[in-house]
Amino acid sequence: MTSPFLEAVALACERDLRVLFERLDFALHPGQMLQIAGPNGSGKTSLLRLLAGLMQPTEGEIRLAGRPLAEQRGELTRNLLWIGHAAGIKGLLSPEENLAWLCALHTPEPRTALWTALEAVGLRGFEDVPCHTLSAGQQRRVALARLYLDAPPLWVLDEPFTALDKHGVAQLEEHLARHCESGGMVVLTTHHSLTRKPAGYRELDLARAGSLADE
Ligand SMILES: Nc1ncnc2c1ncn2[C@@H]1O[C@H](COP(=O)(O)OP(=O)(O)OP(=O)(O)O)[C@@H](O)[C@H]1O
Repeated sequence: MTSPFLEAVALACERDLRVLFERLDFALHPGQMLQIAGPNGSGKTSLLRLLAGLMQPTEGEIRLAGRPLAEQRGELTRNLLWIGHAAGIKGLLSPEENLAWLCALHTPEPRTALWTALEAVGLRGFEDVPCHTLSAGQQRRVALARLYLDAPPLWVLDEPFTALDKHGVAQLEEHLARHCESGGMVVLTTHHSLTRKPAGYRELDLARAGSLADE
């Protein structure tokens, strides 16, 4: 097997002097989806924040294409799309303005592409209203519209299904699976049980954390 795109080696995370997990190993290759499972407070969000370079591990290392993440901030920004559990939407801006702003961190997109992405998440007709007038599920959809643009290969998503209706959940599951099936990668947390899983799906339960490196 080729070297993993993303790799966690002997990872440990401590917060407020409490060890959330330790000696955690896993590897992620193109085409794979990794669902981080575990009870509330077990460290799922903390692990995603480590992978996104937003926190440093207490011990161990995260590697991107075989090199320490800490040495490759630029590569990380180019390759990773992070959507946190809060939708991260600015209420005074419209869906189009929010999306344009979020995309500017990676690749600025033309207006037509923004509108196509908003249509893909069911926001046709809402493109230019202030986001504070949208429902929680609609605001979540604004954030998720980034996944319908020219997105980087690795998606790190914290509770992406929050506030979505049944149809929204099914559509997002399909989109994530297809991203993996076309060579992308997804690491996500969700308390919901996925019904559409790509062939490269694996689960890492932090309540039973251990090794999920290449066997
Ligand atoms: N900013 C912070 N400062 C200190 N401790 C924190 C902070 N954020 C989270 N923690 C602690 O870290 C532990 C793990 O939190 P985390 O959010 O990673 O868990 P989680 O598994 O994602 O939980 P949930 O399923 O409830 O979303 C919790 O006990 C929490 O109190």
